[in-house]
Amino acid sequence: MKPFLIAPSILSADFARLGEDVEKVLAAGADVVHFDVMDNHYVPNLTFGPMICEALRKYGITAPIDVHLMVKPVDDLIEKFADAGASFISFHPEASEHIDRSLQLIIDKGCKPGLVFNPATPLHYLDHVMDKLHHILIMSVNPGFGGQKFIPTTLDKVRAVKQRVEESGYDIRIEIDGGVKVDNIRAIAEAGADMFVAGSAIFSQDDYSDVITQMRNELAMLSKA
Ligand SMILES: O=C(CO)[C@H](O)[C@H](O)COP(=O)(O)O
Repeated sequence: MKPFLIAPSILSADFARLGEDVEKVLAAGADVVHFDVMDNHYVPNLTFGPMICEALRKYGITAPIDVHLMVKPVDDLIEKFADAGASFISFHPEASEHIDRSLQLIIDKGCKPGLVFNPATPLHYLDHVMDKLHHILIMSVNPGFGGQKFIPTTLDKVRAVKQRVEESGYDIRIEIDGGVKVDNIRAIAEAGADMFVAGSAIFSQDDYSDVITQMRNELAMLSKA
């Protein structure tokens, strides 16, 4: 089993004090900083671009930055986020004209590539690209907004992805995003996820370390089972 990674989504952070807030959540035990990039075209919301990623790197954030592109098209922003200091970059297959080329672009730019699946996006997009993937991100809400409810049928999708990954023999992380909380993280891990994006569950609390510790305790129970 891979080490579990907790990736707070800065969508729910304090934008007026972003550097400090990211520092605080990392000091509280987070592993990865998750960036929800929305273009008001592929999804009905608008967030932030590569300048914010670059600003966080200049501020001194050294943790992996996990960029989730909810944009269409994807290639231009892949290049810009890679240049801005991204570590992992994922995109939605239906938003790319040439999926293999976009994945290769991420690799060529020195980042780790992932594909993202909305709740109703079929998994067949994985068929011919498993050899290129570092992670597969399963959306457990429809993309666009934080604070939504976890869609329970997503657990079956995570199980199906886990099976595909095992059958492929490749070392690919399974990431989950949307409605992840202390009370469902263990079930999500049981289904096969090993990287957990959580926005509102963490940033809505005064004590980030308390929530992250509770999440880790839930995950530790799974490792012992
Ligand atoms: O990417 C998203 C929406 O597009 C996610 O839902 C968001 O990153 C996580 O938010 P929350 O933990 O509050 O559900």
